Formats: sequence, C-alpha cells, structure tokens
Amino acid sequence: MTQPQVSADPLVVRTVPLDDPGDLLALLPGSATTPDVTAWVRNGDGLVGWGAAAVLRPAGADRFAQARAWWVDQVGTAVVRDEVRLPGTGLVCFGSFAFADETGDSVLVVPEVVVGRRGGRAWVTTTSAGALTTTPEVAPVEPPAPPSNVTFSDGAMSGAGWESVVAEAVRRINAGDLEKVVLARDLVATASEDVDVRWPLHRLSESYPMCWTFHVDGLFGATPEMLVRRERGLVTSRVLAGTIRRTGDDERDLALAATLARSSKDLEEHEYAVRSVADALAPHCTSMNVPEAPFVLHLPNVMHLATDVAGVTHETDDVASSLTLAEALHPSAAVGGTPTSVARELISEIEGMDRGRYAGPVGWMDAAGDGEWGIALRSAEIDGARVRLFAGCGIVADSDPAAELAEAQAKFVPVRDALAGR
Ligand SMILES: C=C(O[C@@H]1C=C(C(=O)O)C=C[C@H]1O)C(=O)O
Repeated sequence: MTQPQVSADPLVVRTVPLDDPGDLLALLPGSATTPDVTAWVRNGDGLVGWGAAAVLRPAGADRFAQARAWWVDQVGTAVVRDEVRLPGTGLVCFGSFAFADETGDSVLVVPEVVVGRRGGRAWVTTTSAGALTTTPEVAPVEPPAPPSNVTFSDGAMSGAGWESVVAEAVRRINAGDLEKVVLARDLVATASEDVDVRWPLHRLSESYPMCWTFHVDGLFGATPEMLVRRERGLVTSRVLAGTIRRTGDDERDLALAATLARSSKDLEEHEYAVRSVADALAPHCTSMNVPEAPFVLHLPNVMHLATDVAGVTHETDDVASSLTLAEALHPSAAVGGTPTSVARELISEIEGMDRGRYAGPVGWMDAAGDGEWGIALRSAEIDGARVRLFAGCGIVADSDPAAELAEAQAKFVPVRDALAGR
C-alpha cells in the first residue's frame, strides 16, 4: 500500500477575484512540463488546477476514512485568505477513488493553482506549503496536439467473452443470488506518442457540455452521473440507470425515449439504483425529496432514465461532509448492484479485470465541506501512450448479453471519439 504523504508545513492559501478567463480548459499548461493538471468542468463553469501543493494516496477499505482525516488536518492547519467566498474558493482538493476496497490506489491533490468560474464570477486560488506564493498570470496557453495514430484493441476480454460473463450473471440473478449487478469491460487505445490529456478534455467538454468533464491524476472522462453534490447544506444526487442507444434520427430517438420510460426492465433497474441512493442518504438528511418517476436524460450517444434526489443535511460541522456522503453512497446500484455486497463479490469473481478508479467517486471538495463527487463513468485511465477505456451496464433478470455488449460499445463512444484527431 502506498503510504499517505503528509506535508509538514501548513498550507497557505489565497483566493482573489479574476476577470472572466474564458475557456477554463484552455488555461491548463502543457502536460509534458506539468503532469498534474486537474479539471472539473460543466457547461463552462467549474474548476481547473495545476501543480501539487499537497497529495495523499490512500488505499484499501478505509481509503475514504484516510482521505477525510487528511482533509480535516489540512483544513485545520491551513492559513486561508479568501476574497471571493463561494463553494470552490479557498482551500480545495480534487480527488479520485478506487472502485474496490481490495485493489487500486486513490488520490487527493491540492493544486498549486486553481482557477474557477461559477455563475459569472471567476477567481484564482494559489496554495503552497509554508509560504505565500505570488498569484500567477492566468491566460490561455498553446492548444494541445491531437493523439497520434490511435488504434483500439480489446482489454481484459473480447466482446464474445464478455457476453458469456453477462450470461453467467443473468443465470446467477435467475437463481436468486441477487437482483442486479453492473458489469464492465475495458478497451485499450494505443497511440504512437504520449497522449496529452488536454486534447480529450477539450473534445469531451465540447461534445458533452451537460456532463462533468474531469481529470485527476490520469483518470479522465465526461460523466453524466452526479453521485453527490453538497452545497451549504443542500444535498443532491443524479441517479442514472436504464439506457437506450441513440440512432441519430431525432424523431426515432423521441419514440425510443418513450419506450425507455415505459420499459419494465429499465424501470426496475432504475428503481434499484434510486432506492440505494435514497437509503444511503437518509441517515445524513433531515428531509428528502425522491421523485416518483424518472425523466429521460438525452446525451449525444445514449439516453438514460434519470432521477434527481435532493435532501437537506444537518451535518454542518463536518469539513469533509461531501466526501462522507460520497462514501456512504459508493457504490450505488448504478455501478455496483443489489444487494451491494453480493454484487461486489460477483463483480470481482467474474468481471475479469481491475476497475481501478473507474466507477469510483471523482470530484472536488472545499474547506466548508461543500463539494461535488461524480461517478467516474465514460472514462479512461491514461498512461503515456496507452489509454484504458471503461464501460459497463446494469444486468437484471431479463438482460440480453448481445444488447448489453452493444450498450457498452455506445458508452465507449465519448472517450473513443475524444481520442480521435479533428
Ligand atoms: C456503468 C456505466 O453506466 C451506468 C449504467 C447504466 C445502465 O446500465 O443503464 C446507466 C448509467 C450509469 O449509471 C458506465 O457508463 O460505464
């Protein structure tokens, strides 16, 4: 296990207002010189960062507890001057957590520079251990180069191999072992040179502006699913489960959306996911609103059944509150299954790969306990010239392996396209 790194000096943090810096992603410096660029952007708003003033690499079943303890320590010792005072100003960290308890490393990073924008207001935060640094100039840099000569190949399993794993899961469900399990597969993209993560980030945020485009320590993607957002006591979660592929023909897609909203298989799968989120949030909330029926979320590649769950939390003195909630929710039935423990065991028994940080919480938090933790979906892990893409599907009693494979293919599309040149 990687030992947690604790910086000895307290963090010195300063946030000042900024004139509109334009496209946040265009500010990220070249990844060859600054590998630690971080991003969390949706519809043009969000946070981007670079450099690492403090880093923690927790692992194992208590990775969230380690992360919380570290954050409580950082918040308790940091010297902060915040002239903007919005969620995401002052001391902030980005994080990305392993899906499983047994495998994979997680990471939390406090960037040296964070630039944020929210509702027409922008700011820059500088953080360093021990001494105050000067506020850097914030300006767009040279755009990144596209990945070169990208080829794709199967990851741990071929499509046919994965279909037989799905068929095995359907057998287990019909034997009464569990109700739902989410199974994923990976795909490997290989380029002829190291991939600059800023390229796919730009492409993803352009093509999927309604999703949260993220990058933390090599894991990037554009997720449509918000595990939990906490903002001044208001807690929200966007639950997705139940998917249909788009055809590109708007009229036909509308008809398909109506079919999705009536499909008992998809409604059942969705219900498990909503229930798992509502049950996990309930102990942390004084009041909650769980809509009775889902809406259909239209994305360029797929449509999902979606439910926005909202609640009010009474846990106002927890500086890691958003992470406490993310831990309580992970893994929801949207990425694990029902019952959770049986589904987790089945995933590690038959999926045949390590998910790493795919399908784990990814996002940011500040020193007030506010933050946003998405589920790292439509994502990939970048390692030099090699990029590992992930996609998964919820399997229930009447799932068809071939249809699930096609659904997984559709979920690879965002990152696949983002790795292509223009
Ligand atoms: C597991 C993934 O997606 C999840 C599974 C869904 C489904 O099975 O219908 C829909 C949205 C996500 O909650 C993925 O994108 O990899």
